[in-house]
Amino acid sequence: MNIELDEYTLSLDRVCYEHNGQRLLGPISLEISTPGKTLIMGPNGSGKSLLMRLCHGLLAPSNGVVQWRHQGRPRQAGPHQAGPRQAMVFQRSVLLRRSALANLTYALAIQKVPRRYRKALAREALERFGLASLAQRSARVLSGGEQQRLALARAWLIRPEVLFLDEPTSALDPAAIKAVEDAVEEFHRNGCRILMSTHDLNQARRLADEVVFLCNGQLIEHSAAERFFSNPRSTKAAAFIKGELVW
Ligand SMILES: Nc1ncnc2c1ncn2[C@@H]1O[C@H](COP(=O)(O)OP(=O)(O)OP(=O)(O)O)[C@@H](O)[C@H]1O
Repeated sequence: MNIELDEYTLSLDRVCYEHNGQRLLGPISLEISTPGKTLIMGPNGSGKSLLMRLCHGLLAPSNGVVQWRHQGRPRQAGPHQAGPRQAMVFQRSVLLRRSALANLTYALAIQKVPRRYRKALAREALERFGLASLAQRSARVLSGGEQQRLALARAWLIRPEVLFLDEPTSALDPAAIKAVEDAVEEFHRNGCRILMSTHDLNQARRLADEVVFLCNGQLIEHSAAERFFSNPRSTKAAAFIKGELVW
């Protein structure tokens, strides 16, 4: 991981997303250049998931441009295009109806990793995320927290330079949340950029280097975390931080 990541900037230029003629997001212009952890925050329905999917290339903007720039030169965004290697973990991850180990060896096969290396790499990833004893268990019967760790182990195999996480802990208990947050830190320590959405203020305080705050599909604030939590620029962000109802 970590190949000149400081020189990559994720750039959104007047990006909008519409569905059936209704604008759900934007226009948003935003540059994310920090090698740290960017937390995307906002109330339910504010557009966090849409923004993440647009940034990862799973959705195409209705208007505007999403691109990675490397040393000032544009590259297309998206998981299968030029630019940093990317992976995404969702609120509820889609796992195959086979063992935890087989979910990982399958992911390696898709990446065309030679068969003889797959099991060792998969076992190493299971070990790293505390799942070694569950290698043969069907992924579909794992607990919610174990499933998320398996999704993170699968993402790890891609050696992503950027990891998107869309509310990865929203259905988890505190111990499972801690395990996911530790895993996020592990990715980051290994040089992986983090873009993660959450509506959990405490989680954002624990993890964020910077915050992107959305409301009603609009970008309200993009600030260093310390500044966002101590001295937000907008009244909506200030209310959100106080735990008031914001929409
Ligand atoms: N595929 C879609 N078709 C129609 N509307 C959509 C679609 N995806 C999202 N929306 C709408 O766009 C708005 C933003 O949704 P989004 O899922 O991005 O919000 P969010 O901030 O991630 O919310 P939450 O915190 O509840 O997950 C919502 O009003 C949602 O209903």
